[in-house]
Amino acid sequence: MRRVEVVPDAATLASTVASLLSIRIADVQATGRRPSVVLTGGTIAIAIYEAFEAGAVDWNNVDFYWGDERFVPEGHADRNDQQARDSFLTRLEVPAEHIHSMPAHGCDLSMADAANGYGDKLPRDPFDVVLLGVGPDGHVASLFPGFAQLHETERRVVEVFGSPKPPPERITMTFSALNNADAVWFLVSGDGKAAAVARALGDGTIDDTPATGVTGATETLWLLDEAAASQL
Ligand SMILES: O=C1O[C@H](COP(=O)(O)O)[C@@H](O)[C@H](O)[C@H]1O
Repeated sequence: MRRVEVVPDAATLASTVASLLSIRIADVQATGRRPSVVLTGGTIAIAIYEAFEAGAVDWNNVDFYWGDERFVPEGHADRNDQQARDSFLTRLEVPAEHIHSMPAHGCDLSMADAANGYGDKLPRDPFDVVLLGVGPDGHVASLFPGFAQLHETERRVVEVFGSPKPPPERITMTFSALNNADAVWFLVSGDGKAAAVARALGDGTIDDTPATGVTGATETLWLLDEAAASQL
């Protein structure tokens, strides 16, 4: 089921998503299972991660994956995993064995092998929640408008060269991995994304607005601030 929730501004969006995700994680933990969450990069994601609170859930008992990664060296400030480490993983002492980072530049693998290796390690069970930012061009993860990766059907994780948004080299889950999810939450803030949001919720196609290609098995939730929702 697709739902759209609109809150007044980016700060409210960050606190709202942090609290919704904590509730979802706690609900899964209450069933005795360790939740799996796919993280995204980007500005609003960092604000959400900074709003996670220490006692809200058992942070020792969550598996974190990434939907995409910038293929730069480990520890580089551009890496999505480094942004998550800096904003919550270190602060909340998430165990290293539950942090499933994508490979980094310098890992001694070709990008294709690095991508395939990550794909092989992904769980077969659906992710509990996939978090996705959306670019002003409608990209999600590192699936960009018009790129061949949008039509990959065999591989779950692929390499990307020549990304229109720097850095140019990236690794990304494909639709087949991103769609293996119970819930997909799009997190979008700012009027620069309003046209992409309107296309994704309107007559956009996978080729012009890749965000249209991801849905959750039970829930597809668009969490927007008023600026991002301004063209709906
Ligand atoms: O490069 C990326 O950009 C998007 C969105 O980032 P934002 O700063 O415009 O919010 C993000 O979803 C993706 O994971 C990331 O690699």
